Amino acid sequence: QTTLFIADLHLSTGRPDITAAFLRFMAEEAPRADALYILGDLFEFWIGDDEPNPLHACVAEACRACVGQGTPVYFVHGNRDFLLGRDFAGRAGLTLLPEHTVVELYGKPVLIMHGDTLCTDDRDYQRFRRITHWPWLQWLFRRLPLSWRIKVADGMRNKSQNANQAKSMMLMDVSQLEVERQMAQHKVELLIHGHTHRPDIHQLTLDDRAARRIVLGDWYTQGSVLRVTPEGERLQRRQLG
Ligand SMILES: O=C(CCCCNC(=O)Nc1ccc(S(=O)(=O)N2CCN(c3cc(Cl)cc(C(F)(F)F)c3)CC2)cc1)NO
Ligand SMILES: [Mn+2]
Repeated sequence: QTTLFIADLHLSTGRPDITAAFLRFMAEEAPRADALYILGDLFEFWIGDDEPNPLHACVAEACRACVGQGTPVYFVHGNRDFLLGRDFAGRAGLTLLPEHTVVELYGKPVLIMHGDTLCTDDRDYQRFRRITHWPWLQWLFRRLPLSWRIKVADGMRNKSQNANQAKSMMLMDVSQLEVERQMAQHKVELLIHGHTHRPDIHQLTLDDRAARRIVLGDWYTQGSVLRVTPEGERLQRRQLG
């Protein structure tokens, strides 16, 4: 009885080694679990379900095969792939979840999310997020010619790369206050998220009760998989290849 969590693979055609590790994980490990949760930034970028990228078809097929074997695959959007839509989810057999979701794991309520909404100190990013989450803007952007979307995306990816290099590591980590606020609001003692690329299991005290925040790692140099069982949680590494 195991539920698996991964996030921040940032799959792109430029990193076939990460894609290979993901496909191996989807073929060998995921089908044996009760469920797989992908907590965002599965892709390095996403400009619409209509982008003819062979990587998308390959990932969709791997997810659909896993679902076909009886292991549901849930997806929470990240700050990169927030435009991933119902068309792709349908092709991949993914169940899309809201940005903050409480799931019951072996009798215990757990709050899951990508983690970018915890970075409240990063004002610039929160403004970027608010604007790009306006439904009418998403409606409009999706209808732009693909060539325009690619140009905008290249521009924004360069900008966010430069911006992030400038930002302090503190600014780009989660706000402890926001972590406690969201865990208290959802009445949970376990929070699982990604986004910061700082894998760890943090202990914290919430209303005099022991609570934990588990951060999934990115897959840039090695895979990161969280295994949740009725007995507990283990954050593990995986070789790429
Ligand atoms: O850790 C941190 C910081 C972490 C890094 C934050 N930065 C970050 O995520 N950047 C970023 C994310 C996605 C992409 S993209 O290429 O996939 N793509 C770009 C164009 N997108 C768009 C959508 C809409 Cl609706 C509307 C527009 C419009 F109108 F503005 F053009 C554009 C769709 C998505 C490019 C860059 N803080 O704590
Ligand atoms: Mn992220």
